[in-house]
Amino acid sequence: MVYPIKVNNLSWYFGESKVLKNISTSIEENKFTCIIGPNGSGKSTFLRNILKLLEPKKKSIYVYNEDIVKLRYKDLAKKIASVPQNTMVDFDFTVMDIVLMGRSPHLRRFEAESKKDFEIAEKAMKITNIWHLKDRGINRISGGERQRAIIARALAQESDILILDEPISHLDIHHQIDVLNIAKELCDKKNLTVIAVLHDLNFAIQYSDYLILFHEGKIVAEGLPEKVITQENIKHVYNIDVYMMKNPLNGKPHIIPIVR
Ligand SMILES: Nc1ncnc2c1ncn2[C@@H]1O[C@H](COP(=O)(O)OP(=O)(O)OP(=O)(O)O)[C@@H](O)[C@H]1O
Repeated sequence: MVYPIKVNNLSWYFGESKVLKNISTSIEENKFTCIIGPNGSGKSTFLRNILKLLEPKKKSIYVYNEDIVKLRYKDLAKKIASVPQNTMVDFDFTVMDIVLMGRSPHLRRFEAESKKDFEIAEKAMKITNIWHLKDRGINRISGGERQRAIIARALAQESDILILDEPISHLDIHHQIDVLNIAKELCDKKNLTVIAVLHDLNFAIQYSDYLILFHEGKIVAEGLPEKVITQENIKHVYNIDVYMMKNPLNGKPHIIPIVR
């Protein structure tokens, strides 16, 4: 079976410290996979390996069966688009400029964007509801709007896999749901494979088809949310007690932290 991403015994060291410890997992096509786990458990390091921002060893990560080590950055960018944790941009490009940057893996060096590239950028901005902001400076819009602009840039890349690293951490509840709904819709209707790091466990349960739970550089549980989100796993990984109930709206697990 060809997986969008297959990880095989991946380890990563920062100096002497082993931050990822022999990770193996497969990401399924057209599924919404959430990665959860406490601060410092290795989630971003895992994603940065998949995005080749760090240099994984040979035969440890395969993207559609190709060893990532052999993939050129430009070819990887045609397969995987990412929305990083920090979406601040140093220079005040317009929203349109930013979204068009998503087309760069498809252009030759110094080649200008064509009418088709502008059309793809327009479509991406309409999906993410930011078309009306196209001429505004990227740093002169709200955090939620900027997040949607960066997602539009990722969509303009026309890749099959979308990686979102804590996409909702700075957003209010309305915009959190907005961004997650966009990602879910891309997964369900545009056949994208979505991988998102989320800290909100109830959102992770609600939106994901598959959950991966990290703890101290290892995957300690993965599978359907019902399997991963258990009182024992939460206690083991986050060291908190939770009350578990069934979400009355969808029957999925819902957790309430017990605070004393
Ligand atoms: N550039 C770096 N140099 C040295 N150590 C690093 C570096 N980046 C991360 N680490 C360490 O690696 C470990 C894993 O960090 P990572 O950012 O992958 O965790 P995370 O699960 O994404 O955390 P968070 O939820 O806080 O974003 C942490 O102990 C962190 O301090």
